[in-house]
Amino acid sequence: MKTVIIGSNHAGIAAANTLLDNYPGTEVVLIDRNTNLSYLGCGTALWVGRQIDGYEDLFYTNEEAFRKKGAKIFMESSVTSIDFNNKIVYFENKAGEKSEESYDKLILATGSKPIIPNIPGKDLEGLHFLKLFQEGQEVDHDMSREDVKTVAVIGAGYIGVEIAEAAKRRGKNVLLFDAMPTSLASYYDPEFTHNMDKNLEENGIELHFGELATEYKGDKRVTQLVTDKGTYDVDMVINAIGFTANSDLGKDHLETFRNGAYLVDNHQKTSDDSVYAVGDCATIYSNALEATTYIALATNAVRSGIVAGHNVGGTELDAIGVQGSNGISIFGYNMVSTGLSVAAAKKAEIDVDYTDFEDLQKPGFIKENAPVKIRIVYEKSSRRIVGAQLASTEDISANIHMFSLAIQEHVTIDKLKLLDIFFLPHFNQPYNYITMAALRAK
Ligand SMILES: Cc1cc2nc3c(=O)[nH]c(=O)nc-3n(C[C@H](O)[C@H](O)[C@H](O)COP(=O)(O)OP(=O)(O)OC[C@H]3O[C@@H](n4cnc5c(N)ncnc54)[C@H](O)[C@@H]3O)c2cc1C
Ligand SMILES: NC(=O)c1ccc[n+]([C@@H]2O[C@H](COP(=O)([O-])OP(=O)(O)OC[C@H]3O[C@@H](n4cnc5c(N)ncnc54)[C@H](O)[C@@H]3O)[C@@H](O)[C@H]2O)c1
Repeated sequence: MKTVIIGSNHAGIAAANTLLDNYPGTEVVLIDRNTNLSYLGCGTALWVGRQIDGYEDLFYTNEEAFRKKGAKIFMESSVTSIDFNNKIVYFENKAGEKSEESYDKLILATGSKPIIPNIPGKDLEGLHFLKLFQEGQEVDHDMSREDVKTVAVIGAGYIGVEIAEAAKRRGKNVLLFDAMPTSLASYYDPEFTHNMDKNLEENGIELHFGELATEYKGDKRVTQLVTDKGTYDVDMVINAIGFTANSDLGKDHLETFRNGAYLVDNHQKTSDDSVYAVGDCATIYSNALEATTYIALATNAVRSGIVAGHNVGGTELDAIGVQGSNGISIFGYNMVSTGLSVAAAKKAEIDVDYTDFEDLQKPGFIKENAPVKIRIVYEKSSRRIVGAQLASTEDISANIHMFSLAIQEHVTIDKLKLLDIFFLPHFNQPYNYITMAALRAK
């Protein structure tokens, strides 16, 4: 049995390793157009902001590791088309040499691409995206220029907020723009994003929310950003307004979701029995929404790769759905969320209630201590938990895993009220904020 995998980043790597590690004798071919594989994009802001020494450790595997396991791997090779009827993949290397590989099973792991704002001036120099390692290098290089003093970041989602912090750490004037009235609006409710916005402002980032970029101006290189509310002198712009699925190769043959992602079942199989899709190019099932959706995260990419690997290898394995759990840490302020915010539930027409609580992480007699804010969101009719958000300068991140499991397992808010939560002053309070929030639920 021969499996061809197109795309050898997180999702493709997970699928390939699952096949190679568990199904001896299976033939695996990986094809990727990039020069590198396994780059952890989450580290870009850390090295650009000089919070870590460099980018070298942001790769967790390489071509050689796959060759050693017996796979064939073609890097810097772009798949140009697929003959789905005769099961042949056509590709071309950087020298323009054309090749082909037949397959029994095909795994599409072609990921996502940044959404490009379609406004005048988009071909000027000094405009950046932040998806690939190489784009991180370009941003880093541009920020090293003496004449780059002011950086505009468009999109205050995860990439935008993280790179805004990095630019500030590099001593730049930073202007952060978003169409929405707050940062991180797709992940948290305003009661949480306001704290992050305050944190950004206190650390010297100039916020321009509810403002839409309409034009980049400049002669060769960008010098001004025009929005619907003003014109700003800038030396560099980083665009981060979200990702869309990269489904160019199969969109005319396979069924797709509203954003173009390949529609997959719980085995990661597409509408073609021989073709699977994983990671950012595919849909995912949300247990909070109880529906198929699109969530571009490395964590989902890895899990979906494992599921596809086993099903292709011959072991039936059902994906269990996800909650879209995520986290961010900016100038020491930490936020984590899972499932749906109240705003996201409203958008999905799910009738929810929520319960909030705020307290110190540890008892008052502990000096190293800080407030924690929690919101638990639950469906009114069934009382099942559909989301949770936490924020603090303390490390509260591990709490979110429990809420992720609660959503997955349809746990009601009432089940949390008397949940056995340990107490030790070094870590938490006897009246834990999770318990207190649950007890306050209507
Ligand atoms: C700056 C940044 C920070 C991030 N931080 C986090 C984080 O903290 N946590 C988190 O969970 N997620 C994070 N993400 C998101 C995460 O990186 C993506 O969800 C993840 O990369 C998806 O993996 P993938 O393998 O599905 O797709 P991709 O990483 O997009 O990889 C797709 C691969 O397919 C190849 N390819 C595409 N088309 C072709 C073709 N025609 N021929 C050959 N090869 C092709 C590409 O070269 C690429 O290597 C971040 C992303 C960025 C950009
Ligand atoms: N810490 C993490 O887990 C992490 C870090 C980075 C990226 N990621 C993932 O990578 C993907 C891409 O990240 P991203 O930050 O590009 O997307 P995102 O969806 O997090 O944020 C995009 C932001 O751009 C704004 N926006 C959209 N159109 C706009 C416009 N025309 N003008 C101004 N603002 C506009 C949106 O309101 C949103 O706040 C996401 O799925 C994200 O979750 C995750």
